[in-house]
Amino acid sequence: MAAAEGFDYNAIKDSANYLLDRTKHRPTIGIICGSGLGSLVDHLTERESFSYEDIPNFPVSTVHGHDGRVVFGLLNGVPVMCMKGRVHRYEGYPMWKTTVPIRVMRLVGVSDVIISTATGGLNRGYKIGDVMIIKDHINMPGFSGDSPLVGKNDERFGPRFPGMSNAYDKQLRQEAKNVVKEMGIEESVHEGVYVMLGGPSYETVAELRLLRLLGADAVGMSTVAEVVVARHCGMRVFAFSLITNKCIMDWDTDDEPLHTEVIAVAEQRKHHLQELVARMAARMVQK
Ligand SMILES: O=P(O)(O)O[C@@H]1C[C@H](O)[C@@H](CO)O1
Ligand code: HPA
Repeated sequence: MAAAEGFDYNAIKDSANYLLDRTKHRPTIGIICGSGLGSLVDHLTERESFSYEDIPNFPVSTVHGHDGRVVFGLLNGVPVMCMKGRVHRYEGYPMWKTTVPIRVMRLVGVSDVIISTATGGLNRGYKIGDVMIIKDHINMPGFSGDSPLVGKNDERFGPRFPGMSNAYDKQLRQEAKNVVKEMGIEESVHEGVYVMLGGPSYETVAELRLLRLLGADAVGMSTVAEVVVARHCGMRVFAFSLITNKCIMDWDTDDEPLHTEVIAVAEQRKHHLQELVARMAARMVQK
């Protein structure tokens, strides 16, 4: 599967078959664990785990906080397929390749995805440790043609020109707000717009000011391409981001965001996030 050719249906099918031949689970819910959020899989029962390196045609994660394992199991009794770690554009993968796991999920039988990610908070009302339910995105790499859907389209996955105006399922966002209320954490949960940049450098002050003017509430380096591909192949999407650091909006500071801080905040908030995911999975499986 050479990068220049983009994805190939049969190669994705081979990856899916490798997993289907080795797991007894048949999940309809897929979960992508963002930076530092992979410990969710420790809560799965009847766990079956596969290294990305062993799965044919699968991209391998190289970032700290992204282990690189597909883990099947039961989350409070609900069958799920988890990506413990994702791959990013900045690791050197073409955009289509960063989304191979979503297409593999589709051919495994997943119809709904839960996507989590770590982000910097642009919205002045957000605090470190808050959660943002993603209601929309700005696909900054897409503006310059760097979309995971560039290249030949395969109708077996979806149409040439998929709509994105309802990318983040309204009903699931409402369910998430109900769940957050039940959990008693409304004060630290918001709904907002995620903007994707390519990274891996964090943003300059001028860039962050621009992003805020554009209407973004949180900034990250992933998620959007996964959502585009998930919607292209007809999956329902629920996505949220953890605000792991504040964006630095003035020039008179020596502060810098740090990936170690991103991981540390994710670690502190993991129990709430895991509970949010488990409760959402239980509701999603009922349709
Ligand atoms: O994979 P996610 O989006 O959760 O990780 C974010 C973006 C970069 O990979 C990293 C920067 O600290 O965190
Ligand atoms: N910028 C971009 N990506 C990020 C950030 C950030 O501040 N924090 C976590 N991922």
